[in-house]
Amino acid sequence: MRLRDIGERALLKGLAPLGYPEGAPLPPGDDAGGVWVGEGAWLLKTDGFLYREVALKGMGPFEVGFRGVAATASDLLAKMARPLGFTLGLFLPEDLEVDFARRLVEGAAEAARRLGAFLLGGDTNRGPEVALTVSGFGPARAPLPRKALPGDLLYLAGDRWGRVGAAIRAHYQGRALEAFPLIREAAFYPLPRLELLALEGLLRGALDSSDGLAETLWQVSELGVRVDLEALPLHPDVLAFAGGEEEARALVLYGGEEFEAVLLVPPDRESEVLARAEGAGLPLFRAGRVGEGEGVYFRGEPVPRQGYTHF
Ligand SMILES: Nc1ncnc2c1ncn2[C@@H]1O[C@H](COP(=O)(O)OP(=O)(O)O)[C@@H](O)[C@H]1O
Ligand SMILES: Cc1ncc(C[n+]2csc(CCOP(=O)(O)OP(=O)(O)O)c2C)c(N)n1
Ligand SMILES: [Mg+2]
Repeated sequence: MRLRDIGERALLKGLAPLGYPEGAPLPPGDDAGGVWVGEGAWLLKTDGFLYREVALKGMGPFEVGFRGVAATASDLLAKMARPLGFTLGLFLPEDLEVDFARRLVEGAAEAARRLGAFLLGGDTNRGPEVALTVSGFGPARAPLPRKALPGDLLYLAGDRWGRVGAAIRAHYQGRALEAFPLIREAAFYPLPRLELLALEGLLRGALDSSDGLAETLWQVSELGVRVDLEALPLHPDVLAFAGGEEEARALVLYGGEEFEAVLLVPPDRESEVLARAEGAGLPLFRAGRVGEGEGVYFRGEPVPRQGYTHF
């Protein structure tokens, strides 16, 4: 049996519980792992990738380093942990320009700085191509699991929905992004949102979205609910890029790398969540609700499960 025969999700289901502590702040398979220390938890997350598989046209080592810290920080923030420090594992071929390696780390340092955090060293190895692994840690007073109960409202945090999907599409179609600065910014500098921490204690659950919204919503459904999407955020620039509502919706559902959070809000907490988000400057979009059953639907139509997968 090969990895491609079982696929990434089945593989991780088997791997994640190995060695994982019982009674941990979050279950194995959640966006970050952790241990209880004193009154709260310390959460830790690691995320690795090949340069060539994430560098969109126009991105350089600075942007890819930035993206590495962003991807890791996004998982921590979705769990209500404040990222404090990151380490950087690098694989570099020996003929690489020194300046390229330096720009990778400068980009990572800039993302950490913008999160109020630091780079705390790392590790460098020779490798056949450029690859990065970014680890990050931070404290969480109330670690937020992946959880949903029938009746909960579904909210999307942030404003990168559809924009990163558009940038990925532009990359593969050879389209320039000069006319779409917000799309370029969302894909090149996807800074996760410290403002999520303003919602501490109010949410039922949350998930980081990195493999596409549809895939993330299917993972919500696997928590034991049916997901009913009533609306999707269609930014004017994404609509203009896509050329129509249906195409724009596909970019929102099947983009990936948003590094934004999907939130489950108990209905009796909705007004407080909205007030706190507004106070913090966190964009929130009400996308629908969850109910009894299973599956993911947009206005009654099933949403196919397709997203980014490694195997
Ligand atoms: N090699 C591994 N060993 C144990 N757990 C893993 C491994 N790879 C991934 N996981 C776990 O599987 C889950 C999904 O992983 P992944 O898709 O990389 O997460 P994310 O999309 O948040 O980066 C996470 O809980 C992660 O910690
Ligand atoms: C050249 C290129 N092709 C495709 C993509 C899209 N893409 C690359 S990785 C990825 C998903 C997230 O990957 P990873 O960081 O491995 O996330 P994980 O699933 O571990 O969160 C997506 C949508 C891209 N950014 N650049
Ligand atoms: Mg995640």
